[in-house]
Amino acid sequence: MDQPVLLTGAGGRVGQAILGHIGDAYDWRLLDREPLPDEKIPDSVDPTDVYVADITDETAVKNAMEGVYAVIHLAGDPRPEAPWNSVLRNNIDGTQKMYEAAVEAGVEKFAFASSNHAVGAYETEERTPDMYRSHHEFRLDGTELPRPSNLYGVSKATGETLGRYYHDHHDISVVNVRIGNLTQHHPPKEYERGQAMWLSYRDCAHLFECCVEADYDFEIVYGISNNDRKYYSIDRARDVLGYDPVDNSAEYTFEGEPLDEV
Ligand SMILES: NC(=O)C1=CN([C@@H]2O[C@H](COP(=O)(O)OP(=O)(O)OC[C@H]3O[C@@H](n4cnc5c(N)ncnc54)[C@H](O)[C@@H]3O)[C@@H](O)[C@H]2O)C=CC1
Ligand SMILES: O=C1O[C@H](COP(=O)(O)O)[C@@H](O)[C@H](O)[C@H]1O
Repeated sequence: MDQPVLLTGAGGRVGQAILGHIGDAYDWRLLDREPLPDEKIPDSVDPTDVYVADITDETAVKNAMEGVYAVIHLAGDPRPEAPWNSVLRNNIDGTQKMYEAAVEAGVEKFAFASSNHAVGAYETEERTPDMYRSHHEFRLDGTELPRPSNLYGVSKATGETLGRYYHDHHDISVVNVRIGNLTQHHPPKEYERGQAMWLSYRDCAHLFECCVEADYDFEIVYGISNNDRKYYSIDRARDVLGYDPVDNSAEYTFEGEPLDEV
């Protein structure tokens, strides 16, 4: 594809996981409110395609969106304990401004970084910790209603609903990726929940590449690796997006050592 892909929150963990693996795959346009040091920018990206801007700045977002084919929208406050004023501004208002600019610019696809915390309240006292274990059959598959864990989760569920609105009224293709727990090199250590929703860096990059390449209308998918322990189904991501993850937290000890090296 000739048109750029806009990546917001490019300097963060998810952004760097993506750029670290598929940094040469697209004509990237990168946006972050923090200046990006050189080591965070792939060599192929021209400095004029790097925008230091806040996603709540309508003019800046409009400029960055010009001629863009697809958006991977990661920028926001990622803290589960984030206060309302921050998620309202960064996650809800910022996402609405991103969508408004995207439809005005005629963007075709919009991938939104949603979260496990949009549905964290399904992890009830009765179900946990059993549901985090590989023998357990409980699965969320994206058809369930949101049940947020916290106000951050409320902001992510709201971002998903903004996508529903902009898809239905402006025909932009939307995929909400409920990301699990992204860690580099090994799954979260000594943390059953985290190991059940581990997303490795390379699977993360592959999943968002699928979001740029696949054809879809409106989707909610889970973003986890192919873990034996799981309470999220990745069937929808496989079927609609062609997601084919390679990592599995079962290939590591509970303490995070690769089993083939123990
Ligand atoms: N890391 C994880 O395991 C998970 C992440 N997510 C979501 O993925 C997205 C990225 O998360 P991380 O990379 O972990 O966070 P991060 O904090 O490492 O990166 C976020 C980036 O967005 C930028 N940013 C924040 N607010 C902004 C604004 N108003 N305007 C412009 N830039 C802004 C920050 O400067 C930062 O570089 C977030 O939306 C988060 O909610 C969801 C589930 C799990
Ligand atoms: O949405 C997010 O989820 C992950 C995992 O949540 P946790 O409660 O198990 O830590 C979190 O690490 C990340 O910061 C957040 O954005």
